[in-house]
Parts: sequence; C-alpha cells; structure tokens
Amino acid sequence: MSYQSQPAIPVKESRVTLLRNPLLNKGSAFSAEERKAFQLEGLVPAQIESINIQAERCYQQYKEQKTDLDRYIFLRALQDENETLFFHLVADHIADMMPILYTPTVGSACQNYSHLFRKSRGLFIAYPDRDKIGDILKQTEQENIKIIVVTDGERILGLGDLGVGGMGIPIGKLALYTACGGIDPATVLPIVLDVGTNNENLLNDPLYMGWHHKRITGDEYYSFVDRFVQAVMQQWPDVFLHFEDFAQKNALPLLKKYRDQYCCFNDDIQGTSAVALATLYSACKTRKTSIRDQRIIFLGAGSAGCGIAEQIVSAMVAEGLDEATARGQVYMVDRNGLITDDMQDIPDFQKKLAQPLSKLKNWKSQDQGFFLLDVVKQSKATVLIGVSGQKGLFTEEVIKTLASQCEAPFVMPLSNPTSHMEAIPEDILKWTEGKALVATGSPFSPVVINGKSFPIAQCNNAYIFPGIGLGVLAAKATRVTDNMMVAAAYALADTAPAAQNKGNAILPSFDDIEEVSYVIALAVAKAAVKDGVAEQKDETALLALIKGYYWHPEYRAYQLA
Ligand SMILES: NC(=O)C1=CN([C@@H]2O[C@H](COP(=O)(O)OP(=O)(O)OC[C@H]3O[C@@H](n4cnc5c(N)ncnc54)[C@H](O)[C@@H]3O)[C@@H](O)[C@H]2O)C=CC1
Ligand SMILES: CC(=O)C(=O)O
Ligand SMILES: [Mg+2]
Repeated sequence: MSYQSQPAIPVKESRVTLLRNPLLNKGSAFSAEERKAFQLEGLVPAQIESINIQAERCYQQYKEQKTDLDRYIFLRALQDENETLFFHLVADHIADMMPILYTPTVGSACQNYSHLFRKSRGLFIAYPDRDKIGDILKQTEQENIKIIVVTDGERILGLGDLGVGGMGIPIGKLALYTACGGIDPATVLPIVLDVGTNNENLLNDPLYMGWHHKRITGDEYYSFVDRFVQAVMQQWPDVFLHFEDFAQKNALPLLKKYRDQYCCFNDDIQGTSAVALATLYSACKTRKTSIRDQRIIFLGAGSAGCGIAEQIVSAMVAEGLDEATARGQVYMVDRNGLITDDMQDIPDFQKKLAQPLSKLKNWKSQDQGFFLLDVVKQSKATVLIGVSGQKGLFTEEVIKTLASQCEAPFVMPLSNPTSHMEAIPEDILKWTEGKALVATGSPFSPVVINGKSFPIAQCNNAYIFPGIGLGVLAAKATRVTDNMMVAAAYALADTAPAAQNKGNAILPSFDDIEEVSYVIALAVAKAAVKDGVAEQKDETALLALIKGYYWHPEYRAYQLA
C-alpha cells in the first residue's frame, strides 16, 4: 500500500502553524486538497512537488556546503523544518551522511553548540529547575514518547565535559534511531540534564547557554537524576530510557540502579560491548579462529573498555573456557598501567578484570607498573582495543611490536571522534604491511596499500542501538537483559558479508541498515520473550510487529481533525 493510500491522519494545525511543525510539515508537497483544507494557499509556491523532487533540491544544497560543520548545520536546519524530508534525504545517502550527523562531525557540533545555536530541540532540565521536572516534561508537544536519549554532557565522545553542548549527542543518536531503526520521530525526545559544567572555557564564555555553575556531584547529583527518572516514568511508563555519554563515575552506578526497575540501557556500556563482540566474533570467523583463542589488550579501562571486556569474558566462557582462564587472557591498561590485583584504589568494575600480580612474576617493565608497550611485549596479545579517548597512543612501536609476535593482529582504535583515536587505519596498515585487521569507532574509507584495498569496519554502537530500540519497542519489552545484548551482537555478526560468504567485510554496510536492524530487532525481541520480559509470541508474530513498527520517511495524507 502506498503511503498516500494509507488512511489519512487527522491533523488540527493549519496555516503557518502547520508549516512550522517539523513533524507535520510537507512544504511544497501538500496536495491541492490539503492546501485548501488547511488554508495553505499562497503560503507555499504553486508547484506541488513529490518528496523525491524536494530531496533532490536539498541534496544539491547539501553538496554546496563547504565544510562538514556547514553540512551538519544544513541537515539540522532541515530536520527542524521538515522531519519527513530530512529522514527521506538521509535514507537516500545514509553512508554519506552518518559521519556528518554522528561521529566525527557531531563532536565539533557539540563543542561549538552555544555558538552554532539556532533553534531549540529537545528538553533542557537544569538543576535549579529540579522542583519542576514534571512540568518541564509536559512542555513537549509530543504526547507519545517512546524513546528518550539523555546525557548530562560530562563525557561527550572523547571530548570531555561539554555541558549543555552535549545535546548534540541525544539529537544525533535519536536521528539514528529513526534513520537506522525506523523509530517514528514523533515518539523520540532528546534531553540534557544540565547539572553545570567543570569546563572553564565554557564557564568563561558569555555565549555558553547552559547553567553557569560548577557541576553538582554526590548525593545532590544522584537525587536530581532520580527525580528525573521518576518523573519520566510517571509521564511515560513504557518509555525506553537510553543513557549516553555520562562520565565513568556515574555511568555504571546509574545503570545498576535503574536497569532492574525500568526499561533502560546505557549505550556506552551495553551497546558498545555488543557491537565490539559482534565485530570480534566476525573477525575471528574470517580468520578461522575463535574468541577463546585470543589474548586481548584494552587501552582504557573505563565504561566502554570494561563493558566490552566483560562481554568478551562471557563469550570466551560460552566458547568453553573457564572464567579464570578467560579473565587471564584479557589485559586492562589504564592511565597507571596494567590493572593488577594489588591496586587498592581502583573502582569496583575494574577489580574483576585485574590481572593477578603472581602471574606476572617474570614480566619486565621500564617503570613503576606495566604500560602498554610492556603488556604488548609480554602478553603475546592478538587483539588491541583502544577506548582511552586519547589520540596517538597506539604508536608505531606498539603496533610493530604487536605485529612482530602475531601473524595477523586485530587492532581496534574505537575512541571517537577521529581527532581522539589511538591510531588511524592508514598508519596501522602501513606499520603492519597490511597484516592487521582494523576496526575503528569513527568511519573510514578503505585503505589502499600497494594497490590492495583494505576495508575498515566501523565498530560503533550505531550499528546496534537502533535495532535494539526497535526490538524493545515492537515487542513491548519491559527490561533490557544481558541476553538481549548478546543476541543483538550475534545477530549483527550474522549479517556481515564475511559471515554470508559475500566478501571480506566483517560488518555490514550502513546502506543495508534497515535489513540489519530487522535482524537485530528480531533477535532482541526473541531474547526478551525468552527472558520473560516481553509477552510470549512466536517468531513470525514478532517479525510482523517489528516490520509494522518501522516508520518510513514518506508523506501521509492529512484530513482536518
Ligand atoms: N566506538 C564506539 O562505539 C564507542 C566508542 N567510545 C569511545 O571510547 C572512549 C572512552 O569512552 P568511555 O569508556 O565511556 O570513557 P571513560 O572515561 O569511562 O574511560 C576512558 C578510560 O581511559 C583511561 N585513559 C585516559 N588516558 C589514558 C592513557 N593515557 N592511557 C591509558 N588509559 C587512559 C581513563 O582513565 C579511563 O579509565 C571515548 O573516546 C568514546 O568516544 C565509547 C563508546 C562507544
Ligand atoms: C559512539 C559513542 O557512543 C561514543 O563514542 O561515546
Ligand atoms: Mg557514547
């Protein structure tokens, strides 16, 4: 059934009010009948256009933009003007536009948020308004909110504390929920919890738009977040609450506090660990080995690093290793070097990943503790994962040492944006003479060495959270369980060309993301049913729900409400 032949949607707005509503606006695509019924005559040019013609004009304008940031500003303005057209355009050019709407360009957009600001999108809940959170939630004109992405702006990508500038991230993530996971944009809401900022540049900037105050912390912070969560759940009890880019000290505690009470998820911990597991699994398959046979070094033992590490330990155990052996094959290197069991002041989530010092008696180090190069030299690692948010730490010496001890190392500099990566693919492939398999957090074109092209997988949670959201909402899951994450990971790996003997790419193309999201959503929904957090339904029924839930960016006919 074409979109125009679906039943007309009742709409109350008319005239400029209708044109100013980005969720309803069709601009020059309003039909003659609609122009009459909604009093739009004279407010739009005479020619009645199709969405394809409108999108073609927008694409021409997009191509005329000079910088990536200009392209971002252009796309965001279009989103604020006409969401259907925006998502139609994005759907036609998804692989091209992802690096603009998301990492790396969204990082610059967040850094410059208060300077680039044109129009508000989403909700800003500032600490001084803590007694009015319920009222602020009611400010949104959207009644039927199904997904909220919330940040407090303290750890935006690898860029640190950007205060309310972090709003770019919930906006970007939600754009991907729609573009890649078919979530109706009328049902999504980006939120920033403005608890101040410790970024002196922002505090001293008269144009900074957030609360000019140092971050509140401790009990005050947790009780503020709690007021927010309670107010959200009261307003929209079946919402899927997605936490994004919280600082390490808060990310896991908040997830632990809420994950068994509500349908919520931390993308940096859970989404990232699922996509990393998928990528590693797929890489191992192409190399005819298995995860249990890898020795893995992490640089950065934070939310993402420890989340991925725990997921990999579980995968190794599922592949037959005992837990102690699995943990012995995973090395976490943070600022103070390798995490070992004699370290007193490390957070709880790092403790289980500490290496027993007794096993390292024969290890040598240049300094106090074992740093990355020491660990690379002595662990016989096969995989190196960077989640430190620090540029250039995978030096030529580190990579060459890794490659000298291992036939085909797998190197994953996952930190975002590109300016904060541990190494760039071209260098890694050059230093390893094309032996390394490379996956990055931000997107890269294939690297050509001696005429041979090496595809670079983008190991980013963007592959997985849209499909997870789709599965959770379509199946009406009430919680996000670990099994749902593991199911999402293996489902993603199964969609890779390498898994289907259709090439050597270890992750699918974003051009195929709708199909990929169906596969992930189905796996998530089935796991939710199995875990008893969604109503019992068979696979056919779940797939029908998922496909029915998927929103496509096409205009529907309107009738006066
Ligand atoms: N590709 C993807 O899908 C994702 C990528 N990331 C990226 O991973 C990075 C880290 O994110 P989180 O783990 O959430 O942050 P985090 O702040 O929790 O962890 C970063 C860790 O790196 C450590 N670190 C800093 N400097 C270091 C150094 N010189 N040597 C060793 N360790 C050092 C910190 O002490 C901290 O423990 C960010 O750049 C983020 O953009 C995060 C989530 C998803
Ligand atoms: C991709 C992502 O979530 C991050 O870099 O924080
Ligand atoms: Mg993130």
